[in-house]
Amino acid sequence: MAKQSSKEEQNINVFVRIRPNNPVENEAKTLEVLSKKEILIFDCHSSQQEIYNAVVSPLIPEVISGYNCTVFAYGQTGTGKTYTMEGFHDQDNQISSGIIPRALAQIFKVLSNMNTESSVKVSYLELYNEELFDLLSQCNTPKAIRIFEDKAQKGSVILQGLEELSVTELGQVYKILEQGSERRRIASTLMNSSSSRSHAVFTIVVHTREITVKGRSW
Ligand SMILES: Nc1ncnc2c1ncn2[C@@H]1O[C@H](COP(=O)(O)OP(=O)(O)OP(=O)(O)O)[C@@H](O)[C@H]1O
Repeated sequence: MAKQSSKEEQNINVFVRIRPNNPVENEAKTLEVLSKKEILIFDCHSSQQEIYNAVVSPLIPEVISGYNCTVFAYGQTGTGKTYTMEGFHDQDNQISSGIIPRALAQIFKVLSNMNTESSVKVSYLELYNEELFDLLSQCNTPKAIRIFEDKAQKGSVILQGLEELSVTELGQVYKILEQGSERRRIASTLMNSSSSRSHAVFTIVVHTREITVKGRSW
């Protein structure tokens, strides 16, 4: 993984994660890093924890303070987006958690140490062929949802009918991710698509209400 700049005041940071070669790629050199002078490399030996600490952990206090943060994984099929964002179950079903469950774990921890009332809600949608599908809908097939520009908030959109689930502990998060992946699999079979043509958006919304001597304020 490479970071173009380590300056914390940058609003946009770009990282590259290099996954281990698979058996086919072992035949060929897929990537050569010529210099470590200007970029910090997170290579195929970098752990999920290292990546989380460098990329996402610093954003959590910002989220709790009310700022919007986005972590965007981009790359061709098979490059490790799902591994990095969600995690990986090995043959013994041991989980190597990715960014999403780690972020929620940190959010739960920070909130539990604050003198606030709080709620954490998540939604999970898929964008495929310019159509949006709710991956957390209880319907048997993924539910298409509508998107509108939010006239009240410039640059924002309203997603009509998108399911938002409250989460309070990590077990729920793993179940939600599993359900979402299962629905993506069903949808890609129904639409005869390949996963590389779809995009998934996992959203975490944190509300806090401060308890002061004067009362509560959101
Ligand atoms: N850092 C890593 N260490 C070990 N294995 C990895 C790593 N990153 C990815 N892999 C493995 O590489 C394969 C492809 O990864 P993954 O499914 O995350 O790719 P993807 O970018 O999400 O693909 P797609 O766009 O097709 O959904 C998987 O078998 C995954 O377990």
